[in-house]
Amino acid sequence: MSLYYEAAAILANTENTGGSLKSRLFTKKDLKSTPGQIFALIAEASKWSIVLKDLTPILALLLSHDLLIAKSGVAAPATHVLKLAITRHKARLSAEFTKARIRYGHATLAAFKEAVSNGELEEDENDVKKANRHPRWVRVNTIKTTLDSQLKTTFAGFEKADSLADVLSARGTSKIYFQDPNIPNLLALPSRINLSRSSAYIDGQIIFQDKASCFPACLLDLSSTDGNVIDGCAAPGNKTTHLAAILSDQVGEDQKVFAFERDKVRTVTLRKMVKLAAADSIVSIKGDSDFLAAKPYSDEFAKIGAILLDPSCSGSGIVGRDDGIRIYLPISKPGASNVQSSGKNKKRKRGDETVKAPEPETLDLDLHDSTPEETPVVDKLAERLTTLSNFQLHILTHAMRFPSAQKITYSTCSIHFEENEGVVFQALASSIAKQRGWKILTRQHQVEGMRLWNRRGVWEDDKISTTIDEEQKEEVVDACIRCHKGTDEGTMGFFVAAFVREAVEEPVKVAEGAADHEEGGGFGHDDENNAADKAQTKAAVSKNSKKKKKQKTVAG
Ligand SMILES: C[S@@+](CC[C@H](N)C(=O)[O-])C[C@H]1O[C@@H](n2cnc3c(N)ncnc32)[C@H](O)[C@@H]1O
Repeated sequence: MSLYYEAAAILANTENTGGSLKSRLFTKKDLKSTPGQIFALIAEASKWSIVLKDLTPILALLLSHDLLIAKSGVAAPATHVLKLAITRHKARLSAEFTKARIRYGHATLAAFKEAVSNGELEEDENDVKKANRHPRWVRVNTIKTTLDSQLKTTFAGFEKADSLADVLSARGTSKIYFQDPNIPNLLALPSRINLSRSSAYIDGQIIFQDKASCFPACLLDLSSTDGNVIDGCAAPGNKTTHLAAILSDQVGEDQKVFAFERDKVRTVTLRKMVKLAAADSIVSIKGDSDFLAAKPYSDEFAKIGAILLDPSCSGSGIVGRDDGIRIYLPISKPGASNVQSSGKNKKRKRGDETVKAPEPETLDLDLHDSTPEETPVVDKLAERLTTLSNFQLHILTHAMRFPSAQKITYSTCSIHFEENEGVVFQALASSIAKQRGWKILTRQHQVEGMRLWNRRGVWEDDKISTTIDEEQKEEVVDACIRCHKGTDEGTMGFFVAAFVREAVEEPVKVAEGAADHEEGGGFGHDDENNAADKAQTKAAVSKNSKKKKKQKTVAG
């Protein structure tokens, strides 16, 4: 019977434990019930909470769900105090439940159940518009399947829409899809389509990934001659598995992705995601490892031709998800007649105080740790942006030091210039960029899907101190790609830019101290790292010159 207490405690989360509902549940040590049982109860009861909140307080919400709706009733011995307490009210609760069903306009319990499972009770006209601003984006994982095969199986019975607008304006549960024109193997579906129980999702054949989040791997435009790839900030692994899928489609040399993740807990998620996507033969996980500590000249990275960097950011572009769990909380105002305020007639009538209808209070829980973004910044924004952009610039210039790298994408899910174009301009002005010949990948050279995307970068005066050539400014801003949230493009807020350079046969020695000091702001712990790397640069240069001398001797 601990089930209901434990579920209620997880929901209340009085210790304010961070992380998703699943991670809180599955990492909790002292549970008597299985995490699976608790999760099933919360997930199922949450669907009915919009109805049940009007009848009962929260613990009873869970109990009354099982009493009224679950096939096997309340999971407790007949004599248990909670079971007795709830069963005592069965007749009244059942009568109120029937009234609620009629008020919602459903003639039978079966129809009521179907409406709840389709999420129809939560949709008034405004909700439909709001929710559908952000479609459910589904990337077909081509390591395991093909788009054609998914259209014939998982999406059999779905109608092909002519435009994204059709998907955005459809009812949340309509069976339609739109095939994205910018990103291969990406589909947009109405926001409330529930695929989380589909075998394709459970088996990793389809992956939920926002369209914008697919831009970096796509912009990298990998070919079979690009060698190995680094994902410097990988967890939970959406972009890592996307890179792996792109490589798996290439014919030619075996190419690998090295996926760095410095956070231990997020590394666990990364491993799971890579395994589920069947990307483990392509991805080598550098878990619990700081990319900034990776040695550019180590033999392991000798064939790194491309680097994807999606570092921690302010997360200001994130949009609220529709796939979490939403619990409608019981209304606890003394004397409020909750039962009367439920249903579709939520509008308050002027002057009629008896029909008080406060907006439903809800508890929104993230279901997965697969959110690729950080916690949005709420206060001290300017300070936080300075710290973040220092870190972002540092990690980007570190990537520029890999001797055989010729492509880098840099992305954030931030809307702030400081973390986006600001970092790009400073990186281009850095000595490492100049010494290694890194340039922005101009729009005209971008892969078609990205070139055709019309939201480009922005410029904000007085935000960075680097002197910028006016002509270069325009070109760089146009090379930067942005996505805005809340538009009819259905994306979250996002930013990506790519850097390229011509092939270099021999690594060029980095001037002593130059790159390290100008980008380093506040990252003292990396001095050691930089010094070691400089030593490696020297060694590599001298090894190469010895090799050259030897070649000359042989030739001579
Ligand atoms: C924005 S998230 C990456 C999301 C991921 N690219 C995806 O699409 O699923 C940033 C991740 O980088 C990790 N990270 C930040 N700095 C890092 C570093 N120096 N080395 C390795 N990982 C880092 C963070 O722990 C976080 O998991």
